Amino acid sequence: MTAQWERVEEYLGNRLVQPDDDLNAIVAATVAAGLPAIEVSAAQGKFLMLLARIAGARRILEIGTLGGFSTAWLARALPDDGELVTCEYEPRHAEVARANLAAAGLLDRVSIRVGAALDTLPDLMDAEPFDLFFIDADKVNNPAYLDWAVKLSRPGSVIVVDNVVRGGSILDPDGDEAVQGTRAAVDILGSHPRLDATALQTVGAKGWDGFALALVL
Ligand SMILES: C[S@@+](CC[C@H](N)C(=O)[O-])C[C@H]1O[C@@H](n2cnc3c(N)ncnc32)[C@H](O)[C@@H]1O
Ligand SMILES: [Mg+2]
Repeated sequence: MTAQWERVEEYLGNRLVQPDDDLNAIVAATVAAGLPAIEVSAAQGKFLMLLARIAGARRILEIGTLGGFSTAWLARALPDDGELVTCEYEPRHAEVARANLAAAGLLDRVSIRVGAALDTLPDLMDAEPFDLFFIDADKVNNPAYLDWAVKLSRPGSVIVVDNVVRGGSILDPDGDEAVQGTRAAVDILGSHPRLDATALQTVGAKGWDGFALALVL
């Protein structure tokens, strides 16, 4: 039987997340291309889009593109002259994302940096600061991605780190490298002098997980 939280997500989604052919097509094309179904849910994507709008974000940096689903939600929050940079390690994922974003009419405001994010992020040092960050790649590097986000931010920037609960495995000090990276990131979020942060657990179509949210001081 479907877990009740999945039915609740469907109920809320049906009422709050308008059907959208372009976004549905991104999920379908990502699955069809054989990429893993590890994108945010539609309700979470809309949450990110609203957060970016609330923050008045004009420049967004995403780490972890996959097929471009969260990218598309975030790009839709941008004004016409806004820009989203997204970092993706796998050339094949980047290629699928590029096609998906082009089909959704969003490639004019999105650029995809292909390669390990820790190699491509330094190129952004000379760019204008980013207003919002979405960190959703290899969790082992979450501490380093947080460091980069702070470097590439301004006071008032918003940082979102995805998947910080991991079905509760975040409690395990001997957990796998993704757990270790996420636990270290939570410690940084709680102690960094330039960050004020919290985290929320989520349940739904993607199981039990959570977002961390930080404001750069
Ligand atoms: C969870 S998926 C991203 C999902 C996407 N943000 C969404 O919700 O639609 C994580 C992505 O990070 C990419 N990735 C893994 N290691 C990376 C690295 N070192 N640098 C950049 N991207 C990486 C993976 O190839 C994968 O496409
Ligand atoms: Mg995620």
